[in-house]
Amino acid sequence: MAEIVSARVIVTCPDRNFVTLKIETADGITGIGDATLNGREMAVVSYLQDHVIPCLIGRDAHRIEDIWQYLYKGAYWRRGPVTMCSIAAVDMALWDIKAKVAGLPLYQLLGGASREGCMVYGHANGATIEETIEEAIRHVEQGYKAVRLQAGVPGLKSTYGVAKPGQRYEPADGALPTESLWSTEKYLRSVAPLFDKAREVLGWDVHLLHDVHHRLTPIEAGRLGKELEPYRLFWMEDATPAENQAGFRLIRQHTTTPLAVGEIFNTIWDCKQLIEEQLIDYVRATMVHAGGITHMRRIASFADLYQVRTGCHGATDLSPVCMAAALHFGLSVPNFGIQELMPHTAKTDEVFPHAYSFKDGMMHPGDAPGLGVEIDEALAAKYEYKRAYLPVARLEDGTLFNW
Ligand SMILES: O=C(O)[C@@H](O)[C@@H](O)[C@H](O)[C@H](O)CO
Ligand SMILES: [Mg+2]
Repeated sequence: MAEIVSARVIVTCPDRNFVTLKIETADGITGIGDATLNGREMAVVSYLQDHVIPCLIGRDAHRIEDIWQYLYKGAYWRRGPVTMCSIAAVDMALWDIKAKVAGLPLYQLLGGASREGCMVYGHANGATIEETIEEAIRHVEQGYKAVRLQAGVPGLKSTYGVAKPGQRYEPADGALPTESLWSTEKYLRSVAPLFDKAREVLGWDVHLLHDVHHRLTPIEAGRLGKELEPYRLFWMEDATPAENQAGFRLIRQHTTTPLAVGEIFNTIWDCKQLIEEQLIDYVRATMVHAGGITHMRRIASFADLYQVRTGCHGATDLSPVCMAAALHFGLSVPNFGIQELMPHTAKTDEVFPHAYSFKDGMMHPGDAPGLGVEIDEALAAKYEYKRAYLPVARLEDGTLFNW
């Protein structure tokens, strides 16, 4: 028995907000879990502090599955991003504790390494095609084997995935949501030229990816997928909002460009039909938003039956704790596809010292016991929470649209 004697939520904002749950056992072993829900952080803080933590005290930290079921079924109101983020944070922290008690890096408890490292993809973005490709060249020079390309759209002031001039890309900004204008027609005219130029300059030995970010209808996505087929993308992501999983049948009928979806999924139910009908090739759900390691193993095992691979979300709004958990998971699952890597800032890495590392386009979680990541609470306390929202998009006629 490893009795849970305390559980605390730590909110910090080194360049951006992160929410971390820290659980401690009677033997003084601590485990941490990421609980960051970009733009709705304080909802998860309250869910954990006011509803979950009172139920954890006195429980056996080793009973990970039982606690998962207790928090999932016991809530009555199942699923949803706030609930599943909270369960995820508890789950990651308990796996961290279990592996520390065993004196092993977590991946050894998940079946051991199935590969030498996790291939990652980086983000190359720019206001123009030329800038984007220059950024992609820099990534290839750093050893990346896979790069996501996102360029500005001629005629639009701003667009998803493209940083403001001279700034790092961080979508959550402002004390109220930034509003941006969107034009599908202008966007659709800009994508194929980007990848045509990219293949001409970068060649074929680098995987190229693109994130549509939920902004097309299924038939528009089918059209874009077909236009991009000559450029052999590794994947086209979030082609259309995925609440209607059957909508992907229409995309599949028109294109062989591989499809990835799922960074906003929070349980297997969000992707069960997509997987069993093989409507997608990669599932993007990840530890912090989809119930933690316990639930992600279920999703990966189910996906493996249908030759669907993992492609975990890894943006900077997922903390180094989530990245560490994703790498232990990615190193061990048989159907690993690729891991997204948006490097955190130096300030963030100082708050979350970690064992994971990047080399030759791959990442490894390291062999420190547990997740191999900690939170420097004294440093974290220096960075006060700062409310920030993800942007909102409107069509040029003012219609509220998908960002
Ligand atoms: O694929 C991605 O990384 C994006 O979709 C994310 O940057 C997403 O926009 C953010 O995580 C939202 O918080
Ligand atoms: Mg995405």
